[in-house]
Amino acid sequence: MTRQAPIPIILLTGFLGAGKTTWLSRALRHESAGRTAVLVNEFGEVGIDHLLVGTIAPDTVLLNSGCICCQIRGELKDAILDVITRAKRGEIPTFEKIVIETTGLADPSQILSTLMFDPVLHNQVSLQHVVTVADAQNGATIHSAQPEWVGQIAAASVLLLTKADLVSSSKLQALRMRLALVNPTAEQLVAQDCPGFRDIDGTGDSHLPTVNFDRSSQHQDGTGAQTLSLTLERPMDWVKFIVWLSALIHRHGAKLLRVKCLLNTEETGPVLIDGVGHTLHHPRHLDSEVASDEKSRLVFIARDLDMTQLRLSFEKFVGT
Ligand SMILES: Nc1nc2c(ncn2[C@@H]2O[C@H](COP(=O)(O)OP(=O)(O)OP(=O)(O)O)[C@@H](O)[C@H]2O)c(=O)[nH]1
Repeated sequence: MTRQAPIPIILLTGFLGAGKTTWLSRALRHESAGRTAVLVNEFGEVGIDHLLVGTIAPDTVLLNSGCICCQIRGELKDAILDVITRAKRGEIPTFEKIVIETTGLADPSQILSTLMFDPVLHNQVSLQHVVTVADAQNGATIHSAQPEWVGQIAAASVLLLTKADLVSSSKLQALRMRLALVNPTAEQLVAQDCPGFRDIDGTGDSHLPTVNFDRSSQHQDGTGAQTLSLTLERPMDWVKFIVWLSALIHRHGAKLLRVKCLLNTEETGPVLIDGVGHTLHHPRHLDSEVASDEKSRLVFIARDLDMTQLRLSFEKFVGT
């Protein structure tokens, strides 16, 4: 029997009322929607979003009240396995991807760790994108004051800016810059220009940093989130780096919101390291054409962590 390829998952997150359901409903109607299974997680006893989405995707599954990032992670796993099994049995139409819409208060890093490290799920699904919806009207003000916002922005491979129609271009630009400070690696797209999943897929290799980093820069966000970006001119020592990173995650994983590094190593060539919180994706070896120069680019996003100390420790252990 041939082994089936893992089903791609898109995790759709973003703060309360940012526009997740509105965009998802539109994307499901778009010609590029394909066959998509949708799992919706909402706070409160009465689910509403799944009804909105459910008119387009009739097999939408509403996860029980409670947040998938903390209370019902087991249920998320069961729901994913259940839709896969039902499709195999012919009880529901087959599908080619799964979208999980989180609550507006979810911590994506917890969900990612379930998706990636559960031994059963690991073989069945593969995370394709974390799409975080950022509200242009409230993002830089009300939402960014909430601790959940930073974790959601930091986890994104794609940032989808909603409500651009409600703000001036200067306000939109201010949000873009704010988002780039918190997560310089995510691609930013304006939701109204991105009607479907194809626009998300079309973000090229989402795993690659999309900005040019300064040689070394540190940014402090108003929420306490800080970003450290480093560029190293020469190939790095892979073993030293991995030992250092493992120690960092072990010691400070709870404060580390995001790690994204495109490393050029002497031993292995270009390698991508991508992590959210304690969850580190498997290192991915890249075609050397993807990273044609010898530079390594590293981005760390953290909260309540002394980034100067982090840089010093990196320099001391791994090298400058
Ligand atoms: N003008 C405008 N309104 C939008 C846009 N996106 C969403 N909205 C409105 O914002 C409100 C909240 O949108 P939802 O899609 O329900 O937001 P959500 O993130 O799913 O909300 P929760 O599930 O409660 O966290 C709705 O009234 C939408 O019509 C947009 O791009 N422009």
